[in-house]
Amino acid sequence: MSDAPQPYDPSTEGARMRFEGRMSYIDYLHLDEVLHAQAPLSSAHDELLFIIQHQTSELWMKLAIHEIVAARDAIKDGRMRPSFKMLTRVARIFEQLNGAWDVLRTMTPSEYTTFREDLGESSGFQSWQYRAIEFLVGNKNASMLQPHSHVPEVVELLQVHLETPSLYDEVLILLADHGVDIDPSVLDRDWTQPYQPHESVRAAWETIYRDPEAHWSAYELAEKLVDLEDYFRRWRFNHVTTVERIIGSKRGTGGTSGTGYLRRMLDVVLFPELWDVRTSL
Ligand code: HEM
Ligand SMILES: N[C@@H](CC(=O)c1ccccc1NC=O)C(=O)O
Repeated sequence: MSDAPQPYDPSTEGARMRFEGRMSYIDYLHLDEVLHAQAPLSSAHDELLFIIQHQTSELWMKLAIHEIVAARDAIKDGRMRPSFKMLTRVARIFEQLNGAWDVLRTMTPSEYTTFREDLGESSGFQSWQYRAIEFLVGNKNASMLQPHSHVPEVVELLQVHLETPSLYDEVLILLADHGVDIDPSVLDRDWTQPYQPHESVRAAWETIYRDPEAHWSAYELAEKLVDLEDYFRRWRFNHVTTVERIIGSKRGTGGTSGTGYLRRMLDVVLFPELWDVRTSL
């Protein structure tokens, strides 16, 4: 017998070591499905990175949708505090998605071109969860339903998000319910259209930012929204920079101009008056 210390046996402190007939970690998380869902089409070493990067992003997007919808419901019911918690989580999810670009950035153009052709015309442009997030935070665009016309359930789901007031719409309705003077045209509009900035909203935020003590909840909510948009903008910027680094100015597999299209999306402003108000403070 050697005198070397034996590896520690956690069963001595009660760790369960057998799972016949019991729910295990693998069962609860359905890991058999998750870990068998990677099916590279090429023999390229980097395709697994590409697939996992997108699949994990889609999982985080699923959680982001869950949180944004719940935050919007809470705001609709006047439950501000729970909404803060959820909006903070959404910003952290975007931070997580932003960090993930550092992994993908390790893929060079030479590596990507070894399997890019295998992607056909598929593209992140067809991510319905991404489109749902855009609609939830107010970047409405009915044309974006079209790439999903081959999946009626997805069109139906996106149509609901298109027609429902966005997170920002509900925030403005809540402010008005609390006696803040907001123009009625902002509070009852065609929700399928992108939000148009209104002077009454800028003035309302100015009142709030000039005296935070008097309007603490609205002030805190405003900062949560700015945070969310800040992280969302970083995601867009990381995307376009990574894309330029990997494919230069090639057209996208989704058919757009590529970086030209993505750069245009950098101009999207979700909560315009919250940015405008900074100038007048
Ligand atoms: C090699 C890495 C990547 C390249 C070269 C790339 C390239 C592109 C391009 C060129 C577009 C424009 C649409 C098109 O014509 O295809 C696009 C859109 C998009 N990509 Fe990526 N992408 C990459 C990684 C990712 C990752 C990791 C995600 C995360 C899910 C993602 C999500 C999206 C989304 C959601 C859009 C639609 C954006 C919008 O409509 O505003 N992409 N991508
Ligand atoms: N649009 C990319 C392809 C691409 O990135 C992609 C392809 C399939 C699944 C997800 C993708 N990611 C983001 O657009 C390209 O033009 O190379």
